Amino acid sequence: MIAAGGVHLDSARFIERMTDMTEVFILSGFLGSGKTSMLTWLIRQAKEEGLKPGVIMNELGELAFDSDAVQDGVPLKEILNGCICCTGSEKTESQMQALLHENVDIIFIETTGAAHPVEVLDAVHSPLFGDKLDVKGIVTVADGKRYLASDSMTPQVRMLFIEQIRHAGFILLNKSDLLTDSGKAEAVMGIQSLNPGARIVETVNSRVPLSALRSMAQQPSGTSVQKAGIGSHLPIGTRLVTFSRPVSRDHFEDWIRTLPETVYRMKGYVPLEGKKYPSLFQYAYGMVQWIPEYMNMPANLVLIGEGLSGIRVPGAGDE
Ligand SMILES: Nc1nc2c(ncn2[C@@H]2O[C@H](COP(=O)(O)OP(=O)(O)OP(=O)(O)O)[C@@H](O)[C@H]2O)c(=O)[nH]1
Repeated sequence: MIAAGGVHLDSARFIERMTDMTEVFILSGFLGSGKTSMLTWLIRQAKEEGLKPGVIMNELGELAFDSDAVQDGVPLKEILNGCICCTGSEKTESQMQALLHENVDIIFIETTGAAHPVEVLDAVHSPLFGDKLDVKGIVTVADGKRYLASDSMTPQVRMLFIEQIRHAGFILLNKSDLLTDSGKAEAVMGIQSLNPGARIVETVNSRVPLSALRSMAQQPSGTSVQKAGIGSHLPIGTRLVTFSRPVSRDHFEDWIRTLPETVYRMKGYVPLEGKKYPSLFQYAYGMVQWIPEYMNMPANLVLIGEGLSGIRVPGAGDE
């Protein structure tokens, strides 16, 4: 059996590992669409189910205005003064690590309405503790009325709005109380055509059952729609790979040149032949960066893109 990390595991160890992992949901959506309402509602449900939730909240300003939405006793980390995707993944990594130390069972990340979902996925996937996180994917809240009026948006804003829908694994058509029946039907059809793989639910005040988000992600392999839950419904997926042996840098770079354009991003620590410790490796849009490490970091690589399951990574034991 091949686990999410690309490692061969027998089924008992696989199940044990999955239950050890902390689930992560990225809450996306436009400004004012209902993300905070969803967060409040999801936290409440998580607590009722006996789960310990943790929250990372990202605000563009100096203060997290929405942090009042998070009840007492819920660990909250804030990334202020910038978008989660621009402030650098180090900050996100340290906040995630702090939450893991607090033994949370489920993490909700509320992104700013201005965040691009791929960049957020990138920031969240850390080669340092990727094996502890079960990143389910992006849940996007779309304001139905706004969707129907999206033709009047500026091209840039409209593009971001569409990207947030396109990359989601689960979509809430929110504020459905403000839509007529024909408006709802038009919005559902339009959203479905932008993202045929995602599940769409109509909501008022973003009241989506947490179980719907979680069970989608736990559906067994079967049809292509079910394959790996939310994550695999995404046009974009992620994969964590662990190296089992050092690789030659030339061989690794040759392999990169063979990759399809649908591999957008890779980052991690690659054990190179002749180097004492795995080197920090970054790849984005065809550009490669290597930085020597002077500490022994975990030899893991995170891939972000489409159709990743068929990709064989040199040195990772899956060639
Ligand atoms: N009529 C109606 N109003 C809603 C619904 N969901 C949320 N709202 C209202 O819309 C406003 C924005 O909701 P929030 O949950 O704060 O949205 P947000 O996406 O977190 O907003 P930002 O933090 O500004 O990005 C609030 O006044 C909500 O009460 C809904 O389903 N119907």
